[in-house]
Amino acid sequence: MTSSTEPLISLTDTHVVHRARSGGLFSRDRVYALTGADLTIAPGETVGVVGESGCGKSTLAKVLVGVQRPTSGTVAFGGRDLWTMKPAERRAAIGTRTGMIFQDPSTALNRRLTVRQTLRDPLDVHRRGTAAQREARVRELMALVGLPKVLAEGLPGQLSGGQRQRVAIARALALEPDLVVADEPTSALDVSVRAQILNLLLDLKERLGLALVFVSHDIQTVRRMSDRVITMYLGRIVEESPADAVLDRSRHPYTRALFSATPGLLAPIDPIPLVGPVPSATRPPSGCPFRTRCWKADDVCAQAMPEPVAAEAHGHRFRCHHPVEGDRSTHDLVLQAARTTAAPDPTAPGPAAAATAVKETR
Ligand SMILES: Nc1ncnc2c1ncn2[C@@H]1O[C@H](COP(=O)(O)OP(=O)(O)OP(=O)(O)O)[C@@H](O)[C@H]1O
Repeated sequence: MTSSTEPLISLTDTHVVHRARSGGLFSRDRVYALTGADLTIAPGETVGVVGESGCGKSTLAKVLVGVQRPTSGTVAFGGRDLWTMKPAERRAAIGTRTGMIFQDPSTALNRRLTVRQTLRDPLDVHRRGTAAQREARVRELMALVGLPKVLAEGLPGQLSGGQRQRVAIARALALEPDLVVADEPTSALDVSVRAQILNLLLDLKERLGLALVFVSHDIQTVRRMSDRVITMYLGRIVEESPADAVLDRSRHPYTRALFSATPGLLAPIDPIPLVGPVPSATRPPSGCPFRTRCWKADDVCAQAMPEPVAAEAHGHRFRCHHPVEGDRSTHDLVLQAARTTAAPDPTAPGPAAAATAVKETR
């Protein structure tokens, strides 16, 4: 799936396959963490990534910043494949063009380094300017993320969670990257500081013209923060939607179900329950990976992964043999309940649960 704007970064048929952790040293089991990802990100764009736990969001994030080498496929920066570059060139490209913000700043920061040392480190490694210029850049970075100067000699343990995440953000920005990937950047923080950190990220993105990839379980926040939303399921990108279309014009049943369950919507839509757990990434279903939980699935879905289809809105693409038509969540809900009653999924809680879900939405 691609966007028409000149891309900053593009993935082409990118796969990440791990040896399964559970199978022991000699296990042949493989985990399909990312499968056939085609994605482009334009300069300055904010892309949100949603999906249930284990669907490959962090793997995609790590591939984008060069932390995870793909098993196959390409990761191109400005048209050049990162993984065919010479190692020194690749390290320079990764170090200077991308930045990553992790979920928990307590573990992401070295607890023995002061704020000043943490921010100087990437400048020293990539030999940016003179010593005086590096010190000036440290002060500039602290101001940029709203950290008072007096904290320069503070250690991570002496800072609040919000301050630690500001340090992590400043470090990610130290070398003026084009792309910042934030993987659940607020989920380890107190609720009271989450909005501040999100607003800071949005403000920095605007001021610095960054492209931002934002991974979160909080799909309402993803929708509000992003220009485009990517839905992942079992290692696959199953839909890319403009953020303003994702709530009521998404076409993939999985996206529709995920967003229909969002609390706090101004105009609530009927929730479509996701029945049963996500299947194992070691043995993904044949064809469309969502078919074992999808109320629309038939034999065709078991045979082949759907090719990407472009929807009406620019940049809206999905992979589904039987996409949701228009705003028909109630209709889909009833269909799902009927289907679950007719042929219970062995992994599902059973027809009673689906019937209850129908009742609750009335
Ligand atoms: N190093 C690894 N070795 C083996 N399996 C892995 C490894 N890293 C990730 N996986 C598996 O790959 C799949 C995708 O993991 P990933 O962390 O990308 O999912 P996620 O959507 O980010 O999940 P969460 O929301 O829980 O962070 C999961 O099944 C996970 O267990």
